[in-house]
Amino acid sequence: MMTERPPVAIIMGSQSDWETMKNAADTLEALEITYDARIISAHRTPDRLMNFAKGAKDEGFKVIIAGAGGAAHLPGMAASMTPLPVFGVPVQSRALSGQDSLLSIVQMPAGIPVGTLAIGKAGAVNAALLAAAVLALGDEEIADRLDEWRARQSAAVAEYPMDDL
Ligand SMILES: Nc1c(C(=O)O)ncn1[C@@H]1O[C@H](COP(=O)(O)O)[C@@H](O)[C@H]1O
Repeated sequence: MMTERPPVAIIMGSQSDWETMKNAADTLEALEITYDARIISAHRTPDRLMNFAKGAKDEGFKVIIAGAGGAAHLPGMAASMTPLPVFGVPVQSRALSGQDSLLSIVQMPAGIPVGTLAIGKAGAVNAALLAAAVLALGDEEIADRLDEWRARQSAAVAEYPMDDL
């Protein structure tokens, strides 16, 4: 029996990014969307990046989520070598609180887009939700699960504030 390839690749520049990027993984799991998570660095493992990005579409991936911190070249370099949509997550850096990560991911030259999310956990969660939204265009089951996820989120928000929690 052929097992289906995961549609989402989560790539990150370093093991140290996993704490942030795990939030994307957890969100995909909540939506029953499979993924592959890999450490790939444009700086430290350029050959690994080239092999991955050039082969990602043929491997069966549909969307790439790329997280990196500091001089975050990974999302843009990945996007330059694949036609797949790439969502970039700026990981919070120690020296500059992720401002460096954000600016180096968001300011792509016209022609090679990276959909850039917020710094840190919120960005990782939202990258997964955006990936799900892309997949949902061609998959009604994912679309239904995404609707349910949002309905659960709305239901979990109390309408009135409480004094003591
Ligand atoms: N920005 C990049 C890239 C890249 O863009 O290819 N490769 C590693 N890094 C980043 O360096 C930071 C520090 O990495 P270490 O914790 O390994 O020193 C990480 O946030 C990683 O994403």
